[in-house]
Amino acid sequence: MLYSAITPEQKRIAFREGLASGRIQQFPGAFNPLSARLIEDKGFDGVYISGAVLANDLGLPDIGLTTLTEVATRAGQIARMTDLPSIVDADTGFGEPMNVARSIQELENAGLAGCHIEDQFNPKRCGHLDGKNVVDLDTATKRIRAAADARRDPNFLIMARTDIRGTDSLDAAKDRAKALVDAGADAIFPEAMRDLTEFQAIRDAVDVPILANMTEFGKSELFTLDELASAGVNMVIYPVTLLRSAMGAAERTLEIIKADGTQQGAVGAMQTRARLYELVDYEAYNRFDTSVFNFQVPGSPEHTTQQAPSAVEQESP
Ligand SMILES: C[C@](O)(C(=O)O)[C@H](CC(=O)O)C(=O)O
Ligand SMILES: [Mg+2]
Repeated sequence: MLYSAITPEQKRIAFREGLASGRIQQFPGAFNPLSARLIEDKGFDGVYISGAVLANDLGLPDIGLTTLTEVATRAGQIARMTDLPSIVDADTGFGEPMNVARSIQELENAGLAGCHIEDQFNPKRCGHLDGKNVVDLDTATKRIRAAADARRDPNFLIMARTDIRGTDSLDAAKDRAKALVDAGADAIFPEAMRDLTEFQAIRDAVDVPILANMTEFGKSELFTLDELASAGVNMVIYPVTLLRSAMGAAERTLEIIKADGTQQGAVGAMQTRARLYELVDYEAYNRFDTSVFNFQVPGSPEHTTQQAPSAVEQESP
């Protein structure tokens, strides 16, 4: 009820343990706090909070327009609704190395288990689009050093993302990954790998966990969990998948209403009221209310007991 019963510190430990477990970790992207509950309910290992989803949800393109405050606030709202560890896309860290340091502390305060910081120039691009540019090695490593030095919880995971494969060779990506680890990165996110052998090459180049980004309509094929695990990948994100699914469903429903003059034809595909209430733990709030209403102050004769209405009674529109 209300929020997660697990502290951010515990979630960070759980995340570290998951990565060390030898079992590939699956982190679907939540597009809001409620969908984080769904991800937990379906048995995933953690929640990814995508910069693209955050921006697109505000109607903005994913080109570095969102601010640290917006990202930390939304990520915190999502992270606190789940017992799972949540990691957030911190883009280029929201500025110079000093700003990156502040970003890390804000994301720690917001209850995240970790974040990734990329080596793109500002304004950044989606990692799977052309026209990206990366900063030089010195700038990239300074961002990561600043991030690693700034955290107060040593278990807050700093992941370095490199977009260099979009502009340079696989060897360049391996060299950069190694340098980012030397600068303090706890994990590597090699963006826009072309195939499984490229993931394997990064795996062999570094001795920290690596992440695979299975975003649709991008440069990487949509590999299965087993394929990624066999290439040595430790964690996989499906960053925009739920937003795309929800928006696809919303479009279809709108078309049905427009065509039929009623949403009746779409109801079968909808999440039911009962399932929605289950996800927001409606019954637990009811029980809580009932116990408050029934509380007796010893020796107060005028105290009356009252029952809170049950969720089921409130089912009818
Ligand atoms: C992972 C990513 O950084 C994101 O913001 O979710 C994006 C996803 C996307 O645009 O499909 C990315 O750059 O890959
Ligand atoms: Mg992003």
